Amino acid sequence: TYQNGRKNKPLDIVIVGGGLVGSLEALYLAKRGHRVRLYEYREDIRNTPTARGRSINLALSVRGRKALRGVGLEQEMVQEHGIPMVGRYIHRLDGSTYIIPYDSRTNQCIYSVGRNFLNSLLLKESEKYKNVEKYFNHKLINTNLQKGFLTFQKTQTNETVEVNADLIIGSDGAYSAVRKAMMKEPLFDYSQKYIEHGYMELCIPPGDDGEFQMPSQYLHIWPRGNFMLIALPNQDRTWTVTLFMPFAKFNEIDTDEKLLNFFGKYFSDAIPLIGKKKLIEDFFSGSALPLVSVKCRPYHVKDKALLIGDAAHAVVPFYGQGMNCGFEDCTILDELFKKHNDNLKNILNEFSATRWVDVFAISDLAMYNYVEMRDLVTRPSYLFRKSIDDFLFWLIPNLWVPLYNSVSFTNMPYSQCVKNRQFQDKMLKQGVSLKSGLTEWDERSGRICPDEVCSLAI
Ligand SMILES: Cc1cc2nc3c(=O)[nH]c(=O)nc-3n(C[C@H](O)[C@H](O)[C@H](O)COP(=O)(O)OP(=O)(O)OC[C@H]3O[C@@H](n4cnc5c(N)ncnc54)[C@H](O)[C@@H]3O)c2cc1C
Ligand SMILES: Cc1cnn(-c2ccc(OCc3ccccc3)c(C(=O)O)c2)c1-c1ccc(Cl)c(F)c1
Repeated sequence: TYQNGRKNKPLDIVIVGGGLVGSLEALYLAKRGHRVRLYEYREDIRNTPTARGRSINLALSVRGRKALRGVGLEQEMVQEHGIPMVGRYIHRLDGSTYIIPYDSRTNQCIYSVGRNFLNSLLLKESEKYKNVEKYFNHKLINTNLQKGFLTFQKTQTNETVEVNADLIIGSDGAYSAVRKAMMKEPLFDYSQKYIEHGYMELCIPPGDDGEFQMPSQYLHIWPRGNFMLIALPNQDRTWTVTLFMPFAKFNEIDTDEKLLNFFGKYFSDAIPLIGKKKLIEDFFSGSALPLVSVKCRPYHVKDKALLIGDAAHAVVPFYGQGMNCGFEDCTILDELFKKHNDNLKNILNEFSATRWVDVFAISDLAMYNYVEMRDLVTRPSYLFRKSIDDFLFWLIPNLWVPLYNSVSFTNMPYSQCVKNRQFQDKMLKQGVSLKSGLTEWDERSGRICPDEVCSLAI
């Protein structure tokens, strides 16, 4: 990194949290020549294959792909590992199904990727940089952000080690210890919301032929109002099935019979796919996990500390954007490092001043989806609106991009996606009034509104 022809001294940066976002950020900073020390509470997940306590697979969309492209990993992650999902495969209550493609014209898709595979790939890539050091089994237990001091406890020996750095990056997730320290700072705003739904992961094994038991190129959704089931495919021909349901309902289902009756009533076609025995085993072997939405700002303390990923903005998973949003943090941060030539004061100030509006937008969108989804898919007006969206997207693709497509298939700032949707809603409302006005005009004038005008007026 050069300024006025002089090479900047590399920065000494500590990243707390070697999950998806922290391990990606380590690559971005290493590429810029800085010294990176990555501290991770858990063991090196490359030695422990099972993903515990979080979704086993995730939907990777355009924002996340762009961030992986920035460190040369998109091709390997997407083409060699990701499973493309070209649309939604909706399972009705009666067991019938229908497909809503994301964009049949351009074959847009999101990718199902394994969480541990992706995390391991990012950690493996960091081995290429001699300026990256990784410390696993290190838990952050004390922080002095003003001075840039951190105390870690080695979980295997309980010894503590103190480190200091030019910059501390907190990518330690929704329950961030770095954020906890930041909350002591004046003018730090924070809010969190636990939703009444929890989630539990189940599994659909391969069929007797070793192949997928359902069409693998889709995100499978069983929308049942207050309960939702989704399934994303895995490379080993299994499906990770996630049940979203109020904790109260989870607690009600306390016997095998109640479980089978519940699935028989709401997800009957999923029972033979999962298998009764496996369903009972998996459902009662664990417990539903909570879902929390966290908003805070600013994301930094002077030129000493910065939050990214879920530590900065945990969102409910009803838009499949949490990781994509955290990865987008890394893309934006890298652009700011370039723009401000590693001047931390300017980088951190601009990141906090500009990023919040977009992460608040996707946080609200995901929460809106959570609330709306429960009856959205069963309400005719939702399906009607989706068909209008899809029709106008087909008719005027450069003018009318449905909200989900703009979020998942473009890098448009999330806040702009929301503005577009609000404009579309306004047009449709005016269109409807225009249409009803035209119909009224028809009736009064005894003439029929020309179809091509009326159809555009919807
Ligand atoms: C059910 C579910 C489904 C989801 N589906 C999707 C999806 O389809 N698409 C999508 O984009 N996102 C999805 N997400 C969101 C996604 O999982 C998160 O946004 C993403 O994992 C955030 O990454 P992160 O690195 O910021 O945090 P995390 O993945 O939580 O990583 C934080 C890391 O910090 C470590 N850590 C924590 N505390 C300390 C400490 N004190 N000291 C040291 N290390 C510490 C942890 O061990 C962990 O490794 C989903 C989430 C859930 C719960
Ligand atoms: C993991 C992941 C990745 N993307 N999505 C997602 C989100 C919203 C969507 O649209 C709004 C809508 C879809 C279904 C019903 C009503 C509205 C669509 C879509 O349209 O395909 C896809 C999810 C997801 C996550 C949780 C649940 Cl519960 C879920 F259903 C899907």
